Amino acid sequence: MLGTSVGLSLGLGSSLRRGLQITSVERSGLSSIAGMSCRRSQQLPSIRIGGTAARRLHTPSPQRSTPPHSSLLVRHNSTKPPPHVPSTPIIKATTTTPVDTTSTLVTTSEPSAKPSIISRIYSNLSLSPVKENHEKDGEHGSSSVGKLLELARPEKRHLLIAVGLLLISSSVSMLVPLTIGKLIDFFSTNSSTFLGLSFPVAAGLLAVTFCIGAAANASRAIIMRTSGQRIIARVRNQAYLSTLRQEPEFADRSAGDIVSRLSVDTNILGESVTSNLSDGLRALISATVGVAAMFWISAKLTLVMLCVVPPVSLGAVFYGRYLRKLSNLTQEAVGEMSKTAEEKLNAFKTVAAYNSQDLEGSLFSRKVDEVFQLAKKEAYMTGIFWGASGLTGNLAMLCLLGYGGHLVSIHEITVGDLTSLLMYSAYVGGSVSGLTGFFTGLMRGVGAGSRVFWLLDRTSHIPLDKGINLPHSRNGAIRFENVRFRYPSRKEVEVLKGINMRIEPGTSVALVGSSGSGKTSIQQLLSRFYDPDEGKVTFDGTDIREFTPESWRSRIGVVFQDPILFAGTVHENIAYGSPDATREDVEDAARAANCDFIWNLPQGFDTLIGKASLSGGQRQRISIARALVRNPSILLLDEATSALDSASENAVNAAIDDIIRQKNITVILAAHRLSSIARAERVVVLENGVVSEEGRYDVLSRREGSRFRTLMAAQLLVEKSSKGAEASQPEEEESPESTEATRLRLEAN
Ligand SMILES: Nc1ncnc2c1ncn2[C@@H]1O[C@H](COP(=O)(O)OP(=O)(O)OP(=O)(O)O)[C@@H](O)[C@H]1O
Repeated sequence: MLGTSVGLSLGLGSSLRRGLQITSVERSGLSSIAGMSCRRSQQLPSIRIGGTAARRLHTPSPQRSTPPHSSLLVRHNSTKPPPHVPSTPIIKATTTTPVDTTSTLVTTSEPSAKPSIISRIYSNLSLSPVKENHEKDGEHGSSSVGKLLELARPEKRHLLIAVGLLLISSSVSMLVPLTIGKLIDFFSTNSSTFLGLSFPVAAGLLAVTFCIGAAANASRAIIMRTSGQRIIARVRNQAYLSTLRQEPEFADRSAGDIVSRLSVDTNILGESVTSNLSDGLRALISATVGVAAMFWISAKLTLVMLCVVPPVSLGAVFYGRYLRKLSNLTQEAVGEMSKTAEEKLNAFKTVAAYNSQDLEGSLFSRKVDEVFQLAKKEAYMTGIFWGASGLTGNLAMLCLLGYGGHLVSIHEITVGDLTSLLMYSAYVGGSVSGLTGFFTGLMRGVGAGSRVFWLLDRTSHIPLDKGINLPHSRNGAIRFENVRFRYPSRKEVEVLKGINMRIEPGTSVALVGSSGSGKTSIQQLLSRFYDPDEGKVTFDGTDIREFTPESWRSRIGVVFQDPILFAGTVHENIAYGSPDATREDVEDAARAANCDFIWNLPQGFDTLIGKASLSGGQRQRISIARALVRNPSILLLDEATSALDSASENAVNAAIDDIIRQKNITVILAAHRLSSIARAERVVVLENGVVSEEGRYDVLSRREGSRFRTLMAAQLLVEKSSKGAEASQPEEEESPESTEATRLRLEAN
């Protein structure tokens, strides 16, 4: 399904066809992943639902007890009819959750019981972390060579065996020229012995030796290739993990480029440290043994041959350097190309609706052309280099034949010796070009490696495991103290210019303001997707930067304006980020979020859903259930009802009402709609990056000349006109037609 899930693997040649595919569903949901602190799970299929339900004790709230019928509504068979009381409040007080005795205040200076993923990455890869912030690739080529070789270290045992096998197969190969020379002399001189043995015995021994050589060669190739693939797999996994641990802004900015690094560059890197290394070693052994054998046969002729080696080697050095530069540029261009395609394929419907296929085709074609131009340069350089080195080799061979023929005519060497010499020189020539290939391959690997290592080594601006763990039992007020903030990608605009506010635990606040006033930005700071430039956000008196983002985010439920659902079942989507949630927990959360429609789905909670297989209202409520199932202390709702029709809006609002009424969760909602704003106990009006007004809804809306009144008057007009348009539309929610529409959508998905 192109429009909904695009696995990108763009680039050049077979390496790209073998490229890693990451679905756009996963990538586009990176903020969701960060919000759910779910990096370790990475993908839904790997999420395990199980564990003890006891950990999330849903003890009735002291403020409000669960209605007597609610326990009867817990359905283990999700295909049964829905409960009759959709808005039954079941969210339990966080204060009743027992203290997690394992959650103690642990500073990072103390040894952590659980090694961080990054430290495991490094120990696994035998790589030590390098300096932060290498924003430019290719600037640390020399350190990359070392790392490139270090990459092969975990495969040391396999590689040593492969080198042993390589020695055997190369020795056997190097026997061939000598044997052929001796054979020629044997037949031309009518000698009775061959290599000091009778001919049949010698031939038999040679045949066995060649068989051993062939077996060694085959085994070497297999070992090298599998080791290479293991290295590629390891690097890909670690680079992806490292990406998931970055701040969301990083992935938002460079998703296409990251995919290219994970697919193309890792492939080049793996090839470079295994196949390339093995070919290089073989070339080195062949060249050394070949030259030694040539000296043994005729030192004079060998010296003639060796005159060719220095110019070719010099050319190879320059060519290799140029190739590394070119390789970096090519990979960057491939990254740009992937980024362009990814963005447009993820917005496929927009492209189709605006008939922009031709425009997008030409934009992509421009990017493809940039890659092609670089590839063309590489092709020219490679052609010229190989042509020149081939010509040099052939001319050297001609000299060898001329001078060698002369030595045969004066009986200084035999015809067999000349044949052996010619063959050895061909071997040595091949080995020298093999060494050149090794060098250029290594340079290409260094180029690709620097891009992959950059990803591996990049330290997140908001490291997930830095800080103290926030115990689940701790609760308190949220305070913004003179918070100033600019987005890193747009430093010139100060979005928040000194926000001050206090939100008591268990209360609800509506953030109100015109579009672009900073409502979402405040929520992003609360989620720690960004940190303030000045001032601080505190929770229970502690700057939230002091908590590990993981433990802090585990206390927050986030509902985004455009909720992302992942490919998987309804249960998996609700339990996303809460791997210990039982079916009962999930059903309770679904009930609290007014998700009655789930019980009408073909397989209930086990129905497979995707990014677009449910209506906006249904997706939004699943998203609320996802936030609730983790039993949050703080619920962030970012315009949760802005894109919904009035029926869906009512259903979502009813769910929000229940949550607010229970006073267990601090609710912070960014809202435009009056119906949503009126639900909150307190309204905070944002204007020009500061809080201009705050107070209760009824007080602010009655106050003559208040900014809130002006804002709301404008909003009322918008809502009236949209209601007028909506009145002509049939209601979708929970009607039999709506259920049918959902069923059809699911089938189409
Ligand atoms: N990722 C970003 N990078 C750069 N600037 C951003 C980014 N996100 C938002 N902005 C800018 O920050 C300002 C505040 O945006 P924000 O999304 O917080 O406003 P909002 O009040 O939530 O708006 P709306 O009601 O339209 O959702 C806007 O000027 C916006 O252009």
